[in-house]
Amino acid sequence: MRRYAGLASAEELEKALREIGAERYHNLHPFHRLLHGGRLNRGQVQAWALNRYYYQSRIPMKDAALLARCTDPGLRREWLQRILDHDGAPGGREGGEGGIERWLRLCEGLGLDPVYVGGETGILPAVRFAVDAYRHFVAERSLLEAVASSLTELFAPGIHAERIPGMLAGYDFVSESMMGYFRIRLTQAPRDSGFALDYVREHADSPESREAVCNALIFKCDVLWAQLDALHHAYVLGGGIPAGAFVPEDMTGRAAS
Ligand SMILES: O=C(O)c1cc(C(=O)O)c2c(n1)C(=O)C(=O)c1cc(C(=O)O)[nH]c1-2
Repeated sequence: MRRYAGLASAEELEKALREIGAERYHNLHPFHRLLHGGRLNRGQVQAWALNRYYYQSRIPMKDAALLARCTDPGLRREWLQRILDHDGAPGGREGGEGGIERWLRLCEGLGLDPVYVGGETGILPAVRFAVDAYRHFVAERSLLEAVASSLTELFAPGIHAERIPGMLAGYDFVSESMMGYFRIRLTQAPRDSGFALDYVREHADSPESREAVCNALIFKCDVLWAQLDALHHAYVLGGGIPAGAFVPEDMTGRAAS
């Protein structure tokens, strides 16, 4: 059944998008329930931060892919801010530091070597494939679908607001300064998702294009969910750690055989 075929207005589209988030966003994933509930060990939290680095590192690349195909200077100007948020502004503008540096600070605080994290060698294969699929989607689909695929950010402030107190209360190896990345996203994400939501409400002007917007959001929820499936399988359920992927100190001997 094509559940989102026949959406008749921007209001119906927005309602459908919020329904998709309520059913499919990765706050519902069992790995996140464990992470935010303080029920992982340090090695498992390290594995999450390390793998999530790959997502962080590819976000500005997918945003650059979107910018590169954009003919509207207004949309380019708005979207450029996303790249500065992650890479840091040139010449120390707006504080200079970007999200990628902040993420590496989180990794370092967890006891990981930032050079190892940035080298990307320890990433799970399925995380790599899921994140790369996002970048290709943005580069290849319509501009409307590319913008729509960022709409998971509508639901990100909720997860960050849960993660900050959850991790601070649940882990004695997590400190306030390591949560800097998420605190800043609490204001950046609503700005970005507000713009993207207005954009799709205005530009998806037929039932077919509204359905394409919904499918782009479903695809993106799958990208996020698949990353956590891979982490859960390798580091929680004992499914085996693929050769070459990060092995936490307390899990040596658990590599896939
Ligand atoms: O921690 C999270 O759960 C989470 C989720 C998402 C998301 O929903 O895609 C993003 C972020 N964080 C994030 O920090 C971020 O910068 C970001 C950019 C984007 C995007 O698709 O352009 N999503 C997200």
